[in-house]
Parts: sequence; structure tokens; C-alpha cells
Amino acid sequence: MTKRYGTFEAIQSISLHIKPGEIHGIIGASGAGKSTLLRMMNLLEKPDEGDVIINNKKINHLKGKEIRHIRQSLGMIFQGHNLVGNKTVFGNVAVPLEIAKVEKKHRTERVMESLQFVGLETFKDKYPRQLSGGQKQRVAIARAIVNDPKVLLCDEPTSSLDSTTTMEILEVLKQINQKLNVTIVIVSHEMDVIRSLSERVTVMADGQIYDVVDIKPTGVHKIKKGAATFVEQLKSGGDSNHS
Ligand SMILES: Nc1ncnc2c1ncn2[C@@H]1O[C@H](COP(=O)(O)OP(=O)(O)OP(=O)(O)O)[C@@H](O)[C@H]1O
Repeated sequence: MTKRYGTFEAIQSISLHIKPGEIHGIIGASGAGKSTLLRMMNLLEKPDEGDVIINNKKINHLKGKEIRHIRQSLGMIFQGHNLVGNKTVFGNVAVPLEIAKVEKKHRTERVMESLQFVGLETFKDKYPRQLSGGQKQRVAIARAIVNDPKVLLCDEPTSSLDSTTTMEILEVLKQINQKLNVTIVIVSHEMDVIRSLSERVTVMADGQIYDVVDIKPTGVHKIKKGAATFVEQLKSGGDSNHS
């Protein structure tokens, strides 16, 4: 795929295959094209050349209703959680079901299942302003999985969170992959985040794929930072989160 903004090629003839069931990381410097590539996967950005193919079906020429239908199988979470301020937690998670015209009587059960999965069922009547950053992100995750997607696209899902909350969110993503069998594509500029979860990593630079690397995920616990780690980092002057 190629994506241009005016004459600038943000994505230059990229070809990438995401395997069903994998957790695929995308890493690269700021401006490398990571978000653009991710957003092309669910057609938030349309490629100027090339195709987005899901289950052997080209989706980039679909329109309106058909795109909305495809998007229901592609959940997405962002750095900013994009919750609706005047809706409760329950109301926010129910939005995709309303859009998909799921009957009201089935909505409650599905919303509560999603909230249970992220551990927030008791928060259903709270409003976003009453939640911590990590809790808001978990609501956004519940919203993204409420339609039972096959793929979850995550754009810097932890970059505004502290390290403990980051670990909790990554653990939720790992459970979604393992228990719900959802393929995950995660964009991050944080090496620790990518290493902890991903089985394959696409390294991007200047709108191109520099390499696709198979790795052994280190596990979410590895990025846990207790007080001792903070002291270690302060003494060494480093921050392994941004290594
Ligand atoms: N809507 C747009 N209009 C013009 N240029 C854009 C637009 N969106 C992205 N770009 C440019 O495309 C390039 C890739 O942007 P993208 O956001 O995909 O990079 P990124 O790797 O995700 O960076 P970051 O880590 O900073 O979010 C950048 O040079 C950016 O300025």
C-alpha cells in the first residue's frame, strides 16, 4: 500500500501480512508511518495504491454500510480513550452495539460481559471523569471488544499511562488475544511494550518497512516497575520504557 498526503508519501509501497491469532507489534521513530499504516487497516485512512485484504477479501473499495460491517470485526483503541463524557461507562461500551443495531435486550448482557472482562463491572454507572487514566483505557477496550471483533488495532494504547497501569492494560490485551482468540496489532514507540507482548514486530522507518522480526515475547511481568526499579533508573539516569 501507498499513502500520500499531497506529494508527501507517508507510506511507500508497503506489504505486510498479519497472521490470524498473532500479536503483531509495529515500532519505529515518530513520523515513521506507524499510525497511518494501522489506520489503513480499518480504512480510517484509504490507501492511494494497493489493497487492504481481510480473509481473502479486498475491503478498500467497499462503501458505507459494508465498511461499517467490516469495522465491526476490527476493534480499535487509541492513546486518548475517546470516551463520551456525558455517557456512563455502560453507555460508552454500548455505543458500538447501538450502531450495529443489536437488539436492546441483548445489549445489557454483552456490555456486562465486556466490562467483566476488563474488571470494571462495578463501575458501570460511573462517568469517564470519575475514572483514572487506566480505567478509562479499560472502558475503551471493553467498548472495542463488545462487538466480538476478530482483530483489535491498538494505537499507542499505553503511552499516556504510568508503568503499573501500562502493565495492567497489556495484561488485558494478552488475555483478549489468548482467551477471546483476537488477533492484535499494536503500535508503540516503547520497546518494552512491544517486547512484552508481540510475537512478530514490524520495524518502520520513513514510511517503509525496515524489517519484520520474529521475537519471543518477554511477558508482561517484565515491564513491571516497582520502587526498586525507579531507584535503579534514577541512579543510572536511564528510562528503560523509552529504550
Ligand atoms: N493527515 C495528515 N496530513 C498530512 N500529513 C500527515 C497526516 N497524517 C500523518 N501525516 C504525516 O505522515 C507521516 C507519518 O505519520 P504517522 O502519524 O503515521 O507516524 P507515526 O510513526 O505514527 O508517528 P508518531 O509515533 O509520532 O505518532 C508523518 O510525517 C506525518 O506528519
